[in-house]
Amino acid sequence: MSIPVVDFGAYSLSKDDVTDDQMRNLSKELKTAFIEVGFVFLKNTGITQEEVDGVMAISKTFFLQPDEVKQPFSRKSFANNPNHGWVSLETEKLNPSRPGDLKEAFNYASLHPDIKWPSVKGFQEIQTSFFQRCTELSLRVLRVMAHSLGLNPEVFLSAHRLIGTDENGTTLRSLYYPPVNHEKVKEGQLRCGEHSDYGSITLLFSSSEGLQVRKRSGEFICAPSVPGAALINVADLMQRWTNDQFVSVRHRVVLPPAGDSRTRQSLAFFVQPDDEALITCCDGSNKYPPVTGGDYLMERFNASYGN
Ligand SMILES: O=C(O)CCC(=O)C(=O)O
Ligand SMILES: [Fe+2]
Repeated sequence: MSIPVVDFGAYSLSKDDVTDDQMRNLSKELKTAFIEVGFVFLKNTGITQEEVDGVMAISKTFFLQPDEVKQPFSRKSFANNPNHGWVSLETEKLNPSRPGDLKEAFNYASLHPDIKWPSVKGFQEIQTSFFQRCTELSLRVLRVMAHSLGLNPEVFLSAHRLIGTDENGTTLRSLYYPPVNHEKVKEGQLRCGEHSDYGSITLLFSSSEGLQVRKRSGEFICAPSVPGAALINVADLMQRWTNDQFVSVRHRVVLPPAGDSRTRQSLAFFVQPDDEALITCCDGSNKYPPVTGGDYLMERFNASYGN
């Protein structure tokens, strides 16, 4: 098994629309990828490597500041959106049975006027514009996914109308993995523990290798780094929504080899249904009880942060 690479050029953000034929072809390729692997690389999405580099550069400027400077922007310090803000090193355990992840993150989850922004020049503007680009791409991918299952596109799209507001948990997360000091690493500690994502789909852009994806056999395979491509994966609520047709697969970020002091960066765009959207199996079955996007997300956050 390897992660398929699909050319999304026909429905790139630079195109207004897609023809029926092109939609059929894309649907076929995405369907196979999401049923068999849960992950797919999309080339020619319209989001360029230069855009990705720009967001990574501004994020790195923020991360390289002393912790005291980042502290006022911490996650949980904003009343209107508890997920927005900075997450310090070893705070989060995506696999709760391992020590804290060796990463820092900045969650961009709200544009509420009460949010205080880091003073790094251009930070808010660059993050906002990338958030919007990822939103557009996500809606196109969701449209293709619905088509591939023979569903009306509204089944997914009508549950993602409020992305970018405080009634929807969609988050752009910049991740920074600092150099690893192997003498100080705790037993079992990783850059990011095994987990599956929570929402509908995730778009991922990364600067280098390190991501591993679980095969059905349980073995993890290394995801290559494909410059200019977006890696898309199915998340848990989408698996539930599709009655287990699309698979949400566990993945992790491993430590670099001893002596390799390189940092790593990635940008994850976690697409969530609207808080009030009620998710029921799209084939009409009752394998999973209906759940709202907001309740499901809250349950999962509580598990990851140990409360
Ligand atoms: O940094 C990466 O490549 C993956 C991060 C990830 O899987 C996550 O934050 O959910
Ligand atoms: Fe993930």
